[in-house]
Amino acid sequence: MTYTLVLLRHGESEWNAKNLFTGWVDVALTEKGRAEAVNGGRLMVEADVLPDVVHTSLQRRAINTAALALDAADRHWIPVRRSWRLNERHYGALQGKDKKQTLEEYGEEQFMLWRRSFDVPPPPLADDDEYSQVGLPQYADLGDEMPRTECLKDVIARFLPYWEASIVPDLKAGNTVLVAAHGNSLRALIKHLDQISDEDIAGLNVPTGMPLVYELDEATLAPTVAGGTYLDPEAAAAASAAVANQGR
Ligand SMILES: O=C(O)[C@@H](CO)OP(=O)(O)O
Repeated sequence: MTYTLVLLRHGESEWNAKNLFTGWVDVALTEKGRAEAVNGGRLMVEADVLPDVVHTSLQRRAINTAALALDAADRHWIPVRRSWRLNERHYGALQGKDKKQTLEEYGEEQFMLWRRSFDVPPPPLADDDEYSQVGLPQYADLGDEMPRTECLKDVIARFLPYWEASIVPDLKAGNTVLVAAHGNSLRALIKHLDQISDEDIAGLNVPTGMPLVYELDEATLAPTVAGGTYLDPEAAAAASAAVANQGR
C-alpha cells in the first residue's frame, strides 16, 4: 500500500509577476495565479486525486491557492491545517528587491548563492524595514524562532518538525494529503522525500500552480517514483525552466 501526497505551489503572485524577491511578504495572487489554482484543482479531479485534508502556510498566496483549487475539485469542505513552518523561505534583506537588478548589481555567482545555495542566507532584514513581518499577529507566538533571513538549510530545520508531527500522521491515517505552500518550502520537502544532495537541490525549481503527486511507501515513506509525478508534466517542465531563469 502507498500513501498519497499532493504538493501544490501557489499560483503566480503579484511579486512573481513583478520579478521581486518575496519571501515572507504577504502578497496576493494575480488573475493568472488564480486561474492556475483553479486549473490545479481541475487536474486533480481528472486524475482522481482528491485531497482529504489540506496543509497550508500562513501566507495568502498559498491559502487562497488551496481554496481555489479545492473549490474547483468540490473538496472545499475538507479539514484545513496551517503553520508558519510551511511559509516561503524568509528572504532577508532581499525581500522587495528586483531580481534582475540584484543580478546586475551583485553578479551571477552571488545572486545564485543567495537564491539556490543550501546554506548561504542573504543578509538579515532589519525589524524596522517596511518588508519586515516582526510584530504581525500571525507570528506573535514565534518568539525567538521568528526568522530575519533563511537559507534552505534553515527552512528544512523549521519544516521537518511539522512534517513529522502533523503531515505524516495525516498520511498514516490513510488520508490523501494536499500541501499548498511555496517554491522554497516545497524544495525543502522534496529534498527530504527524494533524499537529494545539498548540491543537486540547487537545480530543482518548483513551478506555480502545478499539482505534483507522490505515492509514498507505507513502511518507509520513500517515493515509489523518484521526483513524484506532475499531473501536467509538459506544462510543469516549461514552468520550472521559467523559474530557473528568473532575473535573466
Ligand atoms: O521570491 C521568492 O520568495 C522566491 C519564490 O518566488 O523566489 P526564488 O525562486 O528566487 O527563490
